[in-house]
Amino acid sequence: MNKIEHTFGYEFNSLLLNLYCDHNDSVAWHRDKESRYSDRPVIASLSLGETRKFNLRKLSRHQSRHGIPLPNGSVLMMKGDLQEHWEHRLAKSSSLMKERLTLTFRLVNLL
Ligand SMILES: O=C(O)CCC(=O)C(=O)O
Ligand SMILES: [Fe+2]
Repeated sequence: MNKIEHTFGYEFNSLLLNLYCDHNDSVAWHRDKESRYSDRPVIASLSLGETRKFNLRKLSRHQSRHGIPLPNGSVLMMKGDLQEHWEHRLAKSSSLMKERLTLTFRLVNLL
């Protein structure tokens, strides 16, 4: 956590874990856009285990899509206007996959 905070210059105050047991586990298209996040959410996601492909697509034009392989130990940073204009997902895979865990560090509005 310290290394991620130092690298990106944020003090995260929330951690959400995602466990994908195998290739059948997935997260559907969504935006991380809730009242507990700021208008421009900051999320750093550390991937551990199996490499899975992370997809991004533009809200206004679904054909505009990217696929980013996230290998063990990689960190994906989502910030700025990303949640405003883009959706993301972790799709099922057609090939066999072992476990993957993501640690998603987030900045959350505290009461
Ligand atoms: O596991 C991932 O890489 C994505 C997870 C995700 O989108 C989320 O936790 O909001
Ligand atoms: Fe997400």
